[in-house]
Amino acid sequence: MSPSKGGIRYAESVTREEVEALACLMTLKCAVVEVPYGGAKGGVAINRGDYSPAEVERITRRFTTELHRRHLIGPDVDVPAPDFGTTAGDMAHIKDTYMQLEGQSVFGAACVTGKPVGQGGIRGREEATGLGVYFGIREFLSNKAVAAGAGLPTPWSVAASTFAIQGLGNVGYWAAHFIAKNGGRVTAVGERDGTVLDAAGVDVEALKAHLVAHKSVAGFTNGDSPSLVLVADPAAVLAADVDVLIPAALEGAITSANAHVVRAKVVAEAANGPVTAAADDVLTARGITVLPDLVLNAGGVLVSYFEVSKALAGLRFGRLTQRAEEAAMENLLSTLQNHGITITDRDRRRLVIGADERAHVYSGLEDGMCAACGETVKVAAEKGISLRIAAYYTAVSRVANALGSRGLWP
Ligand SMILES: NC(=O)C1=CN([C@@H]2O[C@H](COP(=O)(O)OP(=O)(O)OC[C@H]3O[C@@H](n4cnc5c(N)ncnc54)[C@H](O)[C@@H]3O)[C@@H](O)[C@H]2O)C=CC1
Ligand SMILES: O=C(O)CCC(=O)C(=O)O
Repeated sequence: MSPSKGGIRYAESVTREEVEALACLMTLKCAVVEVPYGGAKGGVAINRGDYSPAEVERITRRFTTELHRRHLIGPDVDVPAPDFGTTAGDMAHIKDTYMQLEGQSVFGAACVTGKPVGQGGIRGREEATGLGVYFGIREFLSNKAVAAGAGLPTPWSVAASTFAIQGLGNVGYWAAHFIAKNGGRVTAVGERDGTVLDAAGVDVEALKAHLVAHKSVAGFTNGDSPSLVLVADPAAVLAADVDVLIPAALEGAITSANAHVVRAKVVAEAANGPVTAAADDVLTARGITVLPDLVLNAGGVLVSYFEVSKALAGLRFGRLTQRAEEAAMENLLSTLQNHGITITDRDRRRLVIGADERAHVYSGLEDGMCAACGETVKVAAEKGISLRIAAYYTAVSRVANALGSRGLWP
């Protein structure tokens, strides 16, 4: 199925088999959130920390050139995006290289997503996967049967729950940011060189700033919190005593060898494939609910799809409608006022807001995540299967329907 979609990762451990498996997962992920793309993935086996920014740029541009020579990149072929170890800046270099090679095609910006906004990116893509993880956890656990099945209180609420996060990169940071913004307490964060534990709550913004500045959790004080504990073992986060554990680094974090240490009631797969099949069996046998990656981290590709649509239309979402929506609301409020209803300046400021690009993206993201979670829960209940199998069932059915109804010619 083409065009295809998926991220490019820079990780020393990346292998061809891993990329092939992740590409397959992307096909199904696109189907789950109704993104009309096939699946793809790319990888370069480097640890970017070993190279200067100029060297990483050269690697990125050479990699893009090789993709181009093999006809493996382009708006109607394959559209890469960021993944583990890659950034918006790398996507800008991919776009620029592609545009140089293609002779500045007007649709060139649609050759890659996750670009900086100034390079034709879309507002909201940077945080999309993490925000989608937040929406997904909220939607799954707001379902009474799912929450009760995990041994959580019903009704469940983010604000009354505790969270542990493995990996405070793009996905992990934004998931933590929106969880904290909505009142949830993040009490454990695991990074490359250690785990930060604080029952009173980890200040996610301060920890992120510390990691950016020092590339290490060492020396983090959490505002001199007396309950802070720093542990040198990055895997200690997996044993945190929380309601929801969010692995958001690499695949294979939870295996049959360590699944027994998990104390969370729910494992929310923000990363791709963080729970091995054998570990899934152990967690399920222990009554721990797994929210599957296929649905939970699909917000990234969904908003990437919005970014491609923006590039192909050559127009920012909301540009034609924002002011018109505000004028319509102004008219409505004035009419109400003429009929004797008092509208305060505060009401007016709150109500007269047309949807800008970010508002459009958040709306589409929330809608897509709610629909995918709802369908997954419905299929799981109807067929008496796990959420993961239900997500696969929906995705495989959609792909089969698309291929079957297309037929075969010549
Ligand atoms: N970026 C995206 O839009 C999407 C990413 N994903 C998946 O989410 C996962 C994370 O991706 P990103 O956040 O983009 O990568 P990233 O490179 O921005 O962040 C990864 C983070 O994990 C940390 N990390 C590495 N090894 C660790 C360990 N052993 N313990 C704890 N932390 C460790 C890194 O230091 C880094 O902060 C990957 O599995 C990726 O495939 C899935 C959907 C979309
Ligand atoms: O945004 C995209 O196109 C791809 C995101 C991705 O790599 C993933 O969902 O694993």
